[in-house]
Amino acid sequence: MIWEKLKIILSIIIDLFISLCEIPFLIFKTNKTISTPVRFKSQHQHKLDITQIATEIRSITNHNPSVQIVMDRKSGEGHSTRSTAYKDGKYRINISSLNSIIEINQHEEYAEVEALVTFEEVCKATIKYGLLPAVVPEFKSITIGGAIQGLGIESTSWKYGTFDKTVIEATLITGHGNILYASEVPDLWKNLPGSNGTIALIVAARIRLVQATEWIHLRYVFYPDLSNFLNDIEKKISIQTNTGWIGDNQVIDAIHFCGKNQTMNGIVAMYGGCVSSIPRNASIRKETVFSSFFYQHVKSILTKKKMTNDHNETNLYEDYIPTLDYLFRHDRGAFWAAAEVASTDPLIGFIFRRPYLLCLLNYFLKTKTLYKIAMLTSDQKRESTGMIQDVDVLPDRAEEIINWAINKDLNMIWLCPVRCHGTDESFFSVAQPNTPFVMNIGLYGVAKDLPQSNLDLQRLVIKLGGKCGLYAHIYLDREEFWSCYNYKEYIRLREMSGGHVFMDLWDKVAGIVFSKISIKR
Ligand SMILES: NC(=O)C1=CN([C@@H]2O[C@H](COP(=O)(O)OP(=O)(O)OC[C@H]3O[C@@H](n4cnc5c(N)ncnc54)[C@H](OP(=O)(O)O)[C@@H]3O)[C@@H](O)[C@H]2O)C=CC1
Ligand SMILES: CC(C)=CCC[C@@H](C)[C@H]1CC[C@H]2C3=C(CC[C@]12C)[C@@]1(C)CC[C@H](O)C[C@@H]1CC3
Repeated sequence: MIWEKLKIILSIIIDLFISLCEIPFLIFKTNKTISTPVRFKSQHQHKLDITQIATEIRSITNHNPSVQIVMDRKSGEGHSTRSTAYKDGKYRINISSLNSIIEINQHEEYAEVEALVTFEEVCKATIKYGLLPAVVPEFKSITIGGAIQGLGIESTSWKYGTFDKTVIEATLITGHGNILYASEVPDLWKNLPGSNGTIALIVAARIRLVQATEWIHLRYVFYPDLSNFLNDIEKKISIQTNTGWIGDNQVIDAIHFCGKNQTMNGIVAMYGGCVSSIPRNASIRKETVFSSFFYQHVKSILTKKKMTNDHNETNLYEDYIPTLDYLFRHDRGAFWAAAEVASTDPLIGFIFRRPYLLCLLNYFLKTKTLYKIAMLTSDQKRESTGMIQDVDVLPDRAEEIINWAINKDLNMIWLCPVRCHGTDESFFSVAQPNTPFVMNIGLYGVAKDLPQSNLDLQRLVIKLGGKCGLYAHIYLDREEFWSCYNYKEYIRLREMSGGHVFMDLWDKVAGIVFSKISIKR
Protein backbone atom coordinates (compact mmCIF):
# COMPACT_ATOMS: atom_id res chain seq x y z
CA MET A 1 0.00 0.00 0.00
CA ILE A 2 2.73 2.48 1.07
CA TRP A 3 4.88 1.27 -1.82
CA GLU A 4 1.94 1.88 -4.23
CA LYS A 5 1.55 5.46 -2.93
CA LEU A 6 5.29 6.10 -3.16
CA LYS A 7 5.22 4.96 -6.79
CA ILE A 8 2.37 7.41 -7.50
CA ILE A 9 4.24 10.27 -5.78
CA LEU A 10 7.36 9.49 -7.79
CA SER A 11 5.43 9.49 -11.05
CA ILE A 12 3.77 12.83 -10.10
CA ILE A 13 7.27 14.29 -9.55
CA ILE A 14 8.29 12.99 -12.98
CA ASP A 15 5.13 14.55 -14.52
CA LEU A 16 6.00 17.87 -12.86
CA PHE A 17 9.58 17.69 -14.11
CA ILE A 18 8.47 16.93 -17.69
CA SER A 19 5.89 19.75 -17.54
CA LEU A 20 8.50 22.24 -16.36
CA CYS A 21 10.89 21.17 -19.13
CA GLU A 22 8.12 21.69 -21.69
CA ILE A 23 7.48 25.30 -20.63
CA PRO A 24 10.16 26.82 -22.95
CA PHE A 25 8.67 24.91 -25.90
CA LEU A 26 5.28 26.35 -25.03
CA ILE A 27 6.54 29.88 -24.53
CA PHE A 28 8.29 29.85 -27.89
CA LYS A 29 5.36 27.98 -29.44
CA THR A 30 7.57 25.54 -31.32
CA ASN A 31 4.82 22.92 -31.40
CA LYS A 32 7.41 20.41 -30.19
CA THR A 33 7.17 18.67 -26.83
CA ILE A 34 9.41 16.25 -25.02
CA SER A 35 6.64 13.81 -24.15
CA THR A 36 6.98 10.18 -25.17
CA PRO A 37 7.23 9.66 -28.92
CA VAL A 38 4.53 7.72 -30.74
CA ARG A 39 5.58 4.07 -31.07
CA PHE A 40 5.10 1.87 -34.13
CA LYS A 41 5.39 -1.91 -34.48
CA SER A 42 5.03 -4.51 -37.20
CA GLN A 43 1.99 -6.75 -37.59
CA HIS A 44 4.34 -9.71 -36.99
CA GLN A 45 5.55 -8.35 -33.64
CA HIS A 46 1.94 -7.52 -32.67
CA LYS A 47 0.88 -11.12 -33.37
CA LEU A 48 3.75 -12.44 -31.20
CA ASP A 49 2.77 -10.09 -28.36
CA ILE A 50 -0.93 -10.99 -28.35
CA THR A 51 -0.18 -14.71 -28.67
CA GLN A 52 1.91 -14.43 -25.53
CA ILE A 53 -0.98 -12.77 -23.64
CA ALA A 54 -3.49 -15.36 -24.90
CA THR A 55 -1.17 -18.18 -23.83
CA GLU A 56 -0.82 -16.64 -20.37
CA ILE A 57 -4.62 -16.47 -20.00
CA ARG A 58 -5.02 -20.09 -21.09
CA SER A 59 -2.33 -21.26 -18.73
CA ILE A 60 -3.60 -19.45 -15.62
CA THR A 61 -7.22 -20.44 -16.20
CA ASN A 62 -6.15 -24.07 -16.68
CA HIS A 63 -4.25 -24.01 -13.41
CA ASN A 64 -6.94 -22.15 -11.52
CA PRO A 65 -10.43 -22.29 -13.04
CA SER A 66 -11.84 -19.86 -10.43
CA VAL A 67 -9.24 -17.16 -11.22
CA GLN A 68 -10.47 -13.57 -11.74
CA ILE A 69 -8.54 -11.50 -14.28
CA VAL A 70 -8.16 -7.70 -14.32
CA MET A 71 -5.77 -5.47 -16.23
CA ASP A 72 -2.44 -4.64 -14.67
CA ARG A 73 -1.84 -0.92 -15.19
CA LYS A 74 0.63 1.28 -13.33
CA SER A 75 -0.59 2.93 -10.10
CA GLY A 76 -2.67 6.02 -10.83
CA GLU A 77 -3.19 5.13 -14.49
CA GLY A 78 -6.69 4.85 -15.93
CA HIS A 79 -9.66 7.18 -15.82
CA SER A 80 -11.89 5.75 -13.13
CA THR A 81 -12.45 7.94 -10.08
CA ARG A 82 -12.62 4.80 -7.93
CA SER A 83 -9.54 3.32 -6.35
CA THR A 84 -8.10 0.16 -7.82
CA ALA A 85 -8.81 -1.77 -4.59
CA TYR A 86 -11.20 -4.00 -6.55
CA LYS A 87 -8.11 -5.50 -8.19
CA ASP A 88 -6.66 -6.72 -4.87
CA GLY A 89 -6.30 -10.50 -4.86
CA LYS A 90 -7.16 -10.76 -8.57
CA TYR A 91 -4.83 -11.94 -11.33
CA ARG A 92 -3.39 -8.88 -13.06
CA ILE A 93 -2.70 -9.48 -16.72
CA ASN A 94 0.06 -7.26 -18.04
CA ILE A 95 -0.70 -5.96 -21.53
CA SER A 96 1.80 -3.07 -21.40
CA SER A 97 3.49 -4.38 -24.59
CA LEU A 98 0.36 -3.32 -26.52
CA ASN A 99 1.29 0.34 -26.81
CA SER A 100 2.03 0.83 -30.50
CA ILE A 101 0.44 1.86 -33.75
CA ILE A 102 0.57 -0.95 -36.33
CA GLU A 103 -0.61 0.87 -39.45
CA ILE A 104 -2.03 4.17 -40.65
CA ASN A 105 -3.73 3.65 -44.00
CA GLN A 106 -4.15 7.06 -45.55
CA HIS A 107 -6.02 5.85 -48.66
CA GLU A 108 -8.52 3.58 -46.94
CA GLU A 109 -8.71 6.00 -43.98
CA TYR A 110 -8.18 3.71 -41.03
CA ALA A 111 -5.58 3.13 -38.33
CA GLU A 112 -4.71 -0.22 -36.81
CA VAL A 113 -3.71 0.41 -33.19
CA GLU A 114 -2.97 -1.60 -30.09
CA ALA A 115 -5.24 -1.29 -27.06
CA LEU A 116 -3.00 0.85 -24.85
CA VAL A 117 -2.22 3.52 -27.42
CA THR A 118 -3.58 6.84 -26.17
CA PHE A 119 -5.73 9.25 -28.14
CA GLU A 120 -3.01 11.88 -27.94
CA GLU A 121 -0.60 9.46 -29.62
CA VAL A 122 -3.08 8.41 -32.34
CA CYS A 123 -4.09 11.99 -33.13
CA LYS A 124 -0.49 13.25 -33.27
CA ALA A 125 0.32 10.47 -35.72
CA THR A 126 -2.75 10.75 -37.98
CA ILE A 127 -3.11 14.54 -38.21
CA LYS A 128 0.11 14.52 -40.25
CA TYR A 129 -1.89 12.75 -42.97
CA GLY A 130 -4.84 15.13 -42.66
CA LEU A 131 -6.83 12.51 -40.78
CA LEU A 132 -8.20 12.02 -37.26
CA PRO A 133 -10.25 9.35 -35.48
CA ALA A 134 -13.95 10.10 -36.01
CA VAL A 135 -14.49 10.44 -32.23
CA VAL A 136 -11.76 11.67 -29.87
CA PRO A 137 -12.44 11.70 -26.07
CA GLU A 138 -11.07 14.91 -24.52
CA PHE A 139 -8.47 13.50 -22.13
CA LYS A 140 -5.07 12.90 -23.72
CA SER A 141 -4.29 9.62 -21.96
CA ILE A 142 -7.54 7.78 -22.57
CA THR A 143 -6.62 4.61 -24.44
CA ILE A 144 -8.24 3.02 -27.49
CA GLY A 145 -9.16 -0.12 -25.50
CA GLY A 146 -10.48 1.92 -22.56
CA ALA A 147 -12.61 4.15 -24.79
CA ILE A 148 -14.28 1.07 -26.29
CA GLN A 149 -14.79 -0.60 -22.91
CA GLY A 150 -16.09 2.65 -21.34
CA LEU A 151 -18.13 4.12 -24.25
CA GLY A 152 -15.92 7.14 -24.98
CA ILE A 153 -17.64 10.21 -26.44
CA GLU A 154 -16.96 13.82 -27.45
CA SER A 155 -18.19 16.62 -29.63
CA THR A 156 -18.38 14.59 -32.87
CA SER A 157 -20.51 11.96 -31.10
CA TRP A 158 -23.65 13.76 -32.25
CA LYS A 159 -22.70 12.42 -35.72
CA TYR A 160 -20.98 9.14 -34.98
CA GLY A 161 -22.23 8.00 -31.57
CA THR A 162 -19.89 6.47 -28.98
CA PHE A 163 -16.27 5.75 -30.01
CA ASP A 164 -16.89 2.00 -30.45
CA LYS A 165 -19.30 2.78 -33.32
CA THR A 166 -16.27 4.02 -35.28
CA VAL A 167 -14.36 0.77 -34.80
CA ILE A 168 -14.14 -1.16 -38.07
CA GLU A 169 -12.71 -4.31 -36.51
CA ALA A 170 -11.38 -5.23 -33.08
CA THR A 171 -9.10 -8.03 -31.93
CA LEU A 172 -10.25 -9.69 -28.71
CA ILE A 173 -8.87 -12.28 -26.32
CA THR A 174 -11.63 -14.25 -24.65
CA GLY A 175 -11.57 -15.84 -21.21
CA HIS A 176 -10.84 -19.16 -22.98
CA GLY A 177 -7.61 -17.56 -24.19
CA ASN A 178 -8.78 -17.47 -27.84
CA ILE A 179 -7.81 -14.64 -30.15
CA LEU A 180 -10.88 -13.58 -32.15
CA TYR A 181 -12.00 -10.77 -34.40
CA ALA A 182 -15.11 -8.88 -33.30
CA SER A 183 -16.73 -9.63 -36.67
CA GLU A 184 -16.50 -13.39 -35.91
CA VAL A 185 -18.59 -12.96 -32.73
CA PRO A 186 -21.20 -10.27 -33.54
CA ASP A 187 -23.37 -11.13 -30.50
CA LEU A 188 -20.45 -10.69 -28.15
CA TRP A 189 -19.18 -7.53 -29.83
CA LYS A 190 -22.63 -5.91 -29.74
CA ASN A 191 -22.58 -5.89 -25.94
CA LEU A 192 -18.85 -5.63 -25.26
CA PRO A 193 -18.52 -1.82 -25.49
CA GLY A 194 -19.48 -0.55 -22.05
CA SER A 195 -18.70 -3.82 -20.26
CA ASN A 196 -15.49 -2.46 -18.69
CA GLY A 197 -13.34 -5.48 -19.41
CA THR A 198 -15.79 -7.99 -17.94
CA ILE A 199 -16.61 -9.88 -21.17
CA ALA A 200 -13.29 -10.04 -23.06
CA LEU A 201 -9.97 -8.24 -23.43
CA ILE A 202 -9.48 -5.87 -26.35
CA VAL A 203 -5.96 -6.09 -27.73
CA ALA A 204 -6.20 -4.00 -30.90
CA ALA A 205 -8.66 -2.15 -33.08
CA ARG A 206 -8.92 -0.93 -36.64
CA ILE A 207 -10.46 2.49 -36.22
CA ARG A 208 -12.10 4.76 -38.74
CA LEU A 209 -10.21 7.93 -39.64
CA VAL A 210 -11.88 10.93 -41.23
CA GLN A 211 -10.61 14.06 -43.00
CA ALA A 212 -9.27 16.83 -40.77
CA THR A 213 -6.93 19.81 -40.85
CA GLU A 214 -4.62 21.40 -38.27
CA TRP A 215 -7.02 24.21 -37.32
CA ILE A 216 -10.56 24.35 -36.03
CA HIS A 217 -12.98 27.24 -36.30
CA LEU A 218 -15.33 27.45 -33.32
CA ARG A 219 -18.52 29.51 -32.91
CA TYR A 220 -19.89 30.18 -29.45
CA VAL A 221 -23.68 30.43 -29.47
CA PHE A 222 -25.89 31.45 -26.54
CA TYR A 223 -29.16 29.74 -25.54
CA PRO A 224 -31.20 31.01 -22.60
CA ASP A 225 -32.59 27.54 -21.94
CA LEU A 226 -32.28 23.88 -22.80
CA SER A 227 -35.31 23.55 -25.08
CA ASN A 228 -33.87 26.00 -27.65
CA PHE A 229 -30.56 24.15 -27.66
CA LEU A 230 -32.30 20.76 -28.09
CA ASN A 231 -34.41 22.09 -30.98
CA ASP A 232 -31.30 23.29 -32.75
CA ILE A 233 -29.52 19.94 -32.36
CA GLU A 234 -32.56 18.11 -33.73
CA LYS A 235 -32.52 20.36 -36.77
CA LYS A 236 -28.78 19.85 -37.27
CA ILE A 237 -29.09 16.08 -36.98
CA SER A 238 -31.83 16.00 -39.60
CA ILE A 239 -29.71 17.92 -42.13
CA GLN A 240 -26.43 16.28 -41.22
CA THR A 241 -23.56 16.80 -43.64
CA ASN A 242 -20.69 14.44 -43.13
CA THR A 243 -17.31 15.72 -44.14
CA GLY A 244 -15.41 14.25 -41.23
CA TRP A 245 -13.96 17.07 -39.11
CA ILE A 246 -14.04 19.59 -41.96
CA GLY A 247 -16.70 22.29 -42.33
CA ASP A 248 -19.13 24.11 -40.08
CA ASN A 249 -21.23 22.26 -37.46
CA GLN A 250 -19.06 19.13 -37.46
CA VAL A 251 -18.51 19.40 -33.69
CA ILE A 252 -21.24 20.18 -31.17
CA ASP A 253 -21.17 20.36 -27.39
CA ALA A 254 -22.19 22.90 -24.77
CA ILE A 255 -21.57 24.18 -21.26
CA HIS A 256 -24.59 25.03 -19.14
CA PHE A 257 -23.55 27.76 -16.67
CA CYS A 258 -25.88 27.54 -13.69
CA GLY A 259 -24.06 29.13 -10.73
CA LYS A 260 -25.54 31.31 -7.99
CA ASN A 261 -25.26 34.54 -10.02
CA GLN A 262 -28.26 33.88 -12.26
CA THR A 263 -27.69 36.93 -14.44
CA MET A 264 -24.51 35.30 -15.74
CA ASN A 265 -26.13 31.95 -16.54
CA GLY A 266 -27.23 30.21 -19.71
CA ILE A 267 -26.02 27.64 -22.21
CA VAL A 268 -23.05 28.28 -24.47
CA ALA A 269 -22.97 25.81 -27.35
CA MET A 270 -19.83 25.40 -29.41
CA TYR A 271 -20.25 24.57 -33.07
CA GLY A 272 -17.45 24.27 -35.58
CA GLY A 273 -15.08 22.21 -37.62
CA CYS A 274 -11.69 22.07 -39.30
CA VAL A 275 -10.71 24.76 -41.80
CA SER A 276 -7.95 25.04 -44.39
CA SER A 277 -7.24 28.73 -43.91
CA ILE A 278 -7.59 31.35 -41.20
CA PRO A 279 -8.92 34.79 -42.12
CA ARG A 280 -6.69 37.78 -41.37
CA ASN A 281 -7.39 39.43 -38.00
CA ALA A 282 -9.22 36.33 -36.76
CA SER A 283 -9.11 35.60 -33.01
CA ILE A 284 -6.73 32.78 -32.24
CA ARG A 285 -6.55 30.68 -29.10
CA LYS A 286 -3.40 28.62 -28.63
CA GLU A 287 -2.47 26.62 -25.54
CA THR A 288 0.38 28.30 -23.71
CA VAL A 289 1.50 28.25 -20.09
CA PHE A 290 -0.50 31.42 -19.62
CA SER A 291 -3.76 30.10 -21.11
CA SER A 292 -6.83 30.03 -18.97
CA PHE A 293 -8.66 26.73 -18.67
CA PHE A 294 -10.99 26.24 -21.64
CA TYR A 295 -14.16 26.56 -19.55
CA GLN A 296 -12.84 29.89 -18.19
CA HIS A 297 -12.39 31.07 -21.77
CA VAL A 298 -16.03 30.13 -22.54
CA LYS A 299 -17.27 31.73 -19.34
CA SER A 300 -15.44 34.97 -20.08
CA ILE A 301 -17.07 35.09 -23.53
CA LEU A 302 -20.49 34.73 -21.92
CA THR A 303 -19.74 37.26 -19.19
CA LYS A 304 -18.51 39.89 -21.66
CA LYS A 305 -21.64 39.51 -23.74
CA LYS A 306 -23.91 39.73 -20.69
CA MET A 307 -22.12 42.88 -19.53
CA THR A 308 -22.90 44.59 -22.80
CA ASN A 309 -26.62 43.85 -22.26
CA ASP A 310 -26.90 42.61 -25.81
CA HIS A 311 -29.74 40.19 -25.09
CA ASN A 312 -30.77 39.55 -28.68
CA GLU A 313 -27.35 38.45 -29.81
CA THR A 314 -27.02 34.68 -29.81
CA ASN A 315 -23.72 34.43 -31.71
CA LEU A 316 -21.35 35.35 -28.92
CA TYR A 317 -17.91 34.94 -30.42
CA GLU A 318 -15.76 32.90 -32.78
CA ASP A 319 -12.15 31.85 -32.79
CA TYR A 320 -9.59 29.55 -34.39
CA ILE A 321 -7.81 26.88 -32.36
CA PRO A 322 -5.07 24.38 -33.34
CA THR A 323 -7.00 21.12 -33.77
CA LEU A 324 -4.91 19.18 -31.24
CA ASP A 325 -5.43 21.94 -28.65
CA TYR A 326 -9.17 21.80 -29.34
CA LEU A 327 -9.38 18.00 -29.06
CA PHE A 328 -7.78 18.00 -25.63
CA ARG A 329 -9.12 21.41 -24.52
CA HIS A 330 -10.47 19.99 -21.26
CA ASP A 331 -7.40 17.91 -20.43
CA ARG A 332 -5.82 20.65 -18.34
CA GLY A 333 -7.90 20.73 -15.16
CA ALA A 334 -10.29 17.94 -16.30
CA PHE A 335 -13.06 20.32 -17.44
CA TRP A 336 -13.68 22.37 -14.27
CA ALA A 337 -13.53 19.33 -11.97
CA ALA A 338 -10.09 20.07 -10.54
CA ALA A 339 -10.82 23.75 -9.86
CA GLU A 340 -14.24 23.08 -8.36
CA VAL A 341 -13.28 20.09 -6.24
CA ALA A 342 -9.93 21.55 -5.24
CA SER A 343 -11.61 24.72 -3.98
CA THR A 344 -12.62 22.68 -0.92
CA ASP A 345 -8.96 22.12 -0.08
CA PRO A 346 -7.28 25.13 1.59
CA LEU A 347 -3.85 24.70 -0.01
CA ILE A 348 -4.98 23.75 -3.50
CA GLY A 349 -7.78 26.34 -3.33
CA PHE A 350 -5.11 28.96 -2.46
CA ILE A 351 -3.14 28.06 -5.61
CA PHE A 352 -6.21 28.08 -7.85
CA ARG A 353 -7.17 31.56 -6.69
CA ARG A 354 -3.73 32.99 -7.60
CA PRO A 355 -3.16 33.34 -11.34
CA TYR A 356 0.65 33.59 -11.04
CA LEU A 357 0.87 30.33 -9.05
CA LEU A 358 -1.62 28.66 -11.32
CA CYS A 359 0.45 29.74 -14.29
CA LEU A 360 3.45 27.87 -12.88
CA LEU A 361 1.41 24.75 -12.25
CA ASN A 362 -0.96 25.24 -15.11
CA TYR A 363 0.66 22.92 -17.55
CA PHE A 364 1.18 20.35 -14.80
CA LEU A 365 -2.53 20.03 -14.12
CA LYS A 366 -3.07 17.44 -16.82
CA THR A 367 -5.92 15.05 -16.23
CA LYS A 368 -3.44 12.18 -16.12
CA THR A 369 -1.64 13.81 -13.18
CA LEU A 370 -4.91 14.81 -11.48
CA TYR A 371 -6.03 11.20 -11.42
CA LYS A 372 -2.73 10.28 -9.77
CA ILE A 373 -3.22 13.02 -7.17
CA ALA A 374 -6.77 11.80 -6.58
CA MET A 375 -5.51 8.26 -6.02
CA LEU A 376 -3.35 9.49 -3.13
CA THR A 377 -6.56 10.34 -1.26
CA SER A 378 -8.99 7.76 0.11
CA ASP A 379 -12.14 6.67 -1.73
CA GLN A 380 -14.16 8.17 1.10
CA LYS A 381 -12.47 11.55 0.70
CA ARG A 382 -13.06 11.57 -3.06
CA GLU A 383 -16.66 10.44 -2.71
CA SER A 384 -17.54 13.07 -0.15
CA THR A 385 -15.57 15.93 -1.80
CA GLY A 386 -16.69 15.90 -5.40
CA MET A 387 -19.46 14.80 -7.68
CA ILE A 388 -17.97 13.34 -10.86
CA GLN A 389 -20.65 11.59 -12.92
CA ASP A 390 -21.68 11.33 -16.55
CA VAL A 391 -25.26 10.31 -17.20
CA ASP A 392 -27.05 9.44 -20.45
CA VAL A 393 -30.76 10.18 -20.79
CA LEU A 394 -33.17 10.74 -23.65
CA PRO A 395 -33.34 14.46 -24.52
CA ASP A 396 -36.82 14.93 -23.07
CA ARG A 397 -35.54 13.81 -19.65
CA ALA A 398 -32.43 16.01 -19.65
CA GLU A 399 -34.18 18.95 -18.00
CA GLU A 400 -34.96 16.86 -14.91
CA ILE A 401 -31.30 15.94 -14.45
CA ILE A 402 -30.21 19.54 -14.99
CA ASN A 403 -32.74 20.85 -12.46
CA TRP A 404 -31.54 18.26 -9.99
CA ALA A 405 -27.95 19.41 -10.49
CA ILE A 406 -28.88 23.07 -10.06
CA ASN A 407 -30.66 22.22 -6.80
CA LYS A 408 -27.50 20.49 -5.62
CA ASP A 409 -25.45 23.67 -6.32
CA LEU A 410 -23.38 22.50 -9.29
CA ASN A 411 -22.03 25.55 -11.16
CA MET A 412 -21.42 24.11 -14.61
CA ILE A 413 -22.80 21.16 -16.55
CA TRP A 414 -21.42 19.60 -19.74
CA LEU A 415 -23.90 18.75 -22.48
CA CYS A 416 -22.80 16.40 -25.23
CA PRO A 417 -25.37 14.96 -27.65
CA VAL A 418 -24.63 11.39 -28.71
CA ARG A 419 -26.19 9.99 -31.85
CA CYS A 420 -28.20 6.77 -31.61
CA HIS A 421 -27.87 4.20 -34.31
CA GLY A 422 -31.12 2.59 -35.42
CA THR A 423 -29.62 -0.85 -34.93
CA ASP A 424 -28.20 -0.12 -31.48
CA GLU A 425 -29.50 -2.96 -29.32
CA SER A 426 -26.64 -3.14 -26.87
CA PHE A 427 -27.83 -3.37 -23.28
CA PHE A 428 -25.43 -0.57 -22.32
CA SER A 429 -27.28 1.83 -24.60
CA VAL A 430 -30.07 4.19 -23.56
CA ALA A 431 -31.35 4.49 -27.15
CA GLN A 432 -34.99 3.79 -27.94
CA PRO A 433 -36.29 3.05 -31.44
CA ASN A 434 -36.74 6.33 -33.33
CA THR A 435 -34.73 8.51 -30.94
CA PRO A 436 -32.07 10.31 -32.98
CA PHE A 437 -29.78 11.07 -30.03
CA VAL A 438 -29.28 10.75 -26.27
CA MET A 439 -27.92 13.55 -24.13
CA ASN A 440 -24.75 12.90 -22.17
CA ILE A 441 -24.77 15.17 -19.13
CA GLY A 442 -21.47 15.69 -17.31
CA LEU A 443 -21.99 16.56 -13.65
CA TYR A 444 -18.65 17.65 -12.25
CA GLY A 445 -18.07 19.75 -9.16
CA VAL A 446 -19.02 20.08 -5.54
CA ALA A 447 -22.59 18.99 -4.85
CA LYS A 448 -24.61 19.20 -1.63
CA ASP A 449 -25.00 16.13 0.62
CA LEU A 450 -22.37 13.89 -0.92
CA PRO A 451 -22.14 10.96 -1.20
CA GLN A 452 -25.86 10.41 -0.43
CA SER A 453 -26.88 12.78 -3.22
CA ASN A 454 -24.84 10.70 -5.67
CA LEU A 455 -26.94 7.62 -4.87
CA ASP A 456 -30.10 9.76 -5.20
CA LEU A 457 -28.92 10.92 -8.63
CA GLN A 458 -28.25 7.36 -9.76
CA ARG A 459 -31.76 6.32 -8.72
CA LEU A 460 -33.25 9.31 -10.52
CA VAL A 461 -31.34 8.33 -13.67
CA ILE A 462 -32.78 4.79 -13.52
CA LYS A 463 -36.29 6.20 -12.99
CA LEU A 464 -35.86 8.34 -16.10
CA GLY A 465 -34.73 5.32 -18.15
CA GLY A 466 -31.13 6.55 -18.34
CA LYS A 467 -27.73 5.13 -17.45
CA CYS A 468 -24.68 6.35 -15.51
CA GLY A 469 -21.09 6.27 -16.76
CA LEU A 470 -19.40 3.35 -15.04
CA TYR A 471 -16.00 5.04 -14.56
CA ALA A 472 -17.47 6.85 -11.53
CA HIS A 473 -18.48 5.75 -8.04
CA ILE A 474 -21.59 3.58 -8.42
CA TYR A 475 -23.79 3.22 -5.34
CA LEU A 476 -26.65 1.08 -6.67
CA ASP A 477 -27.06 -2.30 -5.03
CA ARG A 478 -26.72 -5.39 -7.19
CA GLU A 479 -30.43 -5.66 -7.90
CA GLU A 480 -30.99 -1.99 -8.78
CA PHE A 481 -27.90 -2.07 -10.97
CA TRP A 482 -28.88 -5.13 -12.97
CA SER A 483 -32.41 -3.80 -13.43
CA CYS A 484 -30.79 -1.41 -15.98
CA TYR A 485 -29.05 -4.09 -18.04
CA ASN A 486 -29.98 -7.46 -19.48
CA TYR A 487 -28.35 -9.72 -16.86
CA LYS A 488 -29.47 -12.97 -18.53
CA GLU A 489 -27.82 -12.00 -21.81
CA TYR A 490 -24.72 -10.75 -19.97
CA ILE A 491 -24.35 -14.15 -18.27
CA ARG A 492 -24.98 -16.01 -21.54
CA LEU A 493 -22.27 -14.03 -23.33
CA ARG A 494 -19.79 -14.58 -20.53
CA GLU A 495 -20.50 -18.32 -20.44
CA MET A 496 -20.20 -18.60 -24.19
CA SER A 497 -16.70 -17.09 -24.26
CA GLY A 498 -15.26 -18.08 -20.89
CA GLY A 499 -15.92 -14.52 -19.66
CA HIS A 500 -16.44 -15.74 -16.07
CA VAL A 501 -12.66 -15.41 -15.63
CA PHE A 502 -13.14 -11.63 -15.71
CA MET A 503 -14.74 -9.85 -12.76
CA ASP A 504 -18.51 -9.47 -12.71
CA LEU A 505 -19.50 -5.94 -13.74
CA TRP A 506 -21.31 -4.96 -10.52
CA ASP A 507 -18.49 -6.40 -8.37
CA LYS A 508 -16.02 -4.32 -10.37
CA VAL A 509 -17.76 -0.95 -10.46
CA ALA A 510 -19.90 -0.99 -7.31
CA GLY A 511 -18.72 -3.82 -5.06
CA ILE A 512 -16.06 -1.90 -3.18
CA VAL A 513 -17.87 1.42 -2.70
CA PHE A 514 -21.00 -0.33 -1.57
CA SER A 515 -19.21 -2.12 1.23
CA LYS A 516 -17.26 0.90 2.43
CA ILE A 517 -19.65 3.76 2.97
CA SER A 518 -22.87 4.05 4.87
CA ILE A 519 -25.58 5.85 3.00
CA LYS A 520 -29.35 5.61 3.36
CA ARG A 521 -30.76 3.01 1.00
N1 LIG B 1 -15.04 11.71 -22.91
C1 LIG B 1 -14.92 10.44 -22.51
O1 LIG B 1 -15.24 9.55 -23.26
C2 LIG B 1 -14.40 10.13 -21.15
C3 LIG B 1 -14.23 8.82 -20.80
N2 LIG B 1 -13.81 8.46 -19.54
C4 LIG B 1 -13.66 7.07 -19.16
O2 LIG B 1 -12.29 6.75 -19.28
C5 LIG B 1 -12.16 5.33 -19.35
C6 LIG B 1 -11.08 4.99 -20.36
O3 LIG B 1 -9.84 5.37 -19.80
P1 LIG B 1 -8.58 4.40 -19.96
O4 LIG B 1 -7.49 4.94 -19.13
O5 LIG B 1 -8.37 4.18 -21.38
O6 LIG B 1 -9.11 3.02 -19.37
P2 LIG B 1 -9.22 2.61 -17.84
O7 LIG B 1 -7.93 2.03 -17.39
O8 LIG B 1 -9.82 3.71 -17.06
O9 LIG B 1 -10.24 1.38 -17.97
C7 LIG B 1 -11.63 1.53 -17.96
C8 LIG B 1 -12.26 0.14 -17.81
O10 LIG B 1 -12.12 -0.58 -19.02
C9 LIG B 1 -11.33 -1.73 -18.83
N3 LIG B 1 -10.36 -1.79 -19.92
C10 LIG B 1 -9.56 -0.80 -20.37
N4 LIG B 1 -8.85 -1.20 -21.43
C11 LIG B 1 -9.21 -2.48 -21.66
C12 LIG B 1 -8.83 -3.45 -22.62
N5 LIG B 1 -7.94 -3.18 -23.57
N6 LIG B 1 -9.39 -4.69 -22.55
C13 LIG B 1 -10.28 -4.97 -21.58
N7 LIG B 1 -10.69 -4.09 -20.66
C14 LIG B 1 -10.16 -2.86 -20.69
C15 LIG B 1 -10.64 -1.58 -17.49
O11 LIG B 1 -10.48 -2.87 -16.94
P3 LIG B 1 -9.76 -3.12 -15.50
O12 LIG B 1 -10.82 -2.80 -14.52
O13 LIG B 1 -9.42 -4.56 -15.54
O14 LIG B 1 -8.58 -2.21 -15.45
C16 LIG B 1 -11.60 -0.70 -16.74
O15 LIG B 1 -12.60 -1.45 -16.11
C17 LIG B 1 -13.52 4.80 -19.73
O16 LIG B 1 -14.08 4.16 -18.61
C18 LIG B 1 -14.33 6.04 -20.05
O17 LIG B 1 -15.67 5.90 -19.69
C19 LIG B 1 -13.47 9.42 -18.60
C20 LIG B 1 -13.61 10.74 -18.91
C21 LIG B 1 -14.06 11.21 -20.21
C1 LIG C 1 -14.30 15.28 -15.22
C2 LIG C 1 -13.96 13.86 -15.14
C3 LIG C 1 -14.77 12.93 -15.95
C4 LIG C 1 -13.00 13.38 -14.35
C5 LIG C 1 -12.10 14.21 -13.56
C6 LIG C 1 -11.66 13.52 -12.32
C7 LIG C 1 -10.59 14.23 -11.49
C8 LIG C 1 -9.94 15.39 -12.12
C9 LIG C 1 -11.15 14.54 -10.11
C10 LIG C 1 -11.66 13.22 -9.51
C11 LIG C 1 -11.47 13.32 -8.01
C12 LIG C 1 -11.03 14.75 -7.78
C13 LIG C 1 -10.36 15.05 -6.48
C14 LIG C 1 -9.43 16.07 -6.37
C15 LIG C 1 -9.05 16.83 -7.60
C16 LIG C 1 -9.93 16.56 -8.90
C17 LIG C 1 -10.24 15.12 -9.03
C18 LIG C 1 -8.89 14.48 -9.15
C19 LIG C 1 -8.77 16.37 -5.04
C20 LIG C 1 -7.43 15.65 -5.04
C21 LIG C 1 -8.55 17.85 -4.80
C22 LIG C 1 -7.98 18.15 -3.41
C23 LIG C 1 -8.90 17.61 -2.32
O1 LIG C 1 -8.33 17.81 -1.05
C24 LIG C 1 -9.10 16.13 -2.51
C25 LIG C 1 -9.70 15.89 -3.89
C26 LIG C 1 -10.06 14.45 -4.09
C27 LIG C 1 -10.87 14.30 -5.30
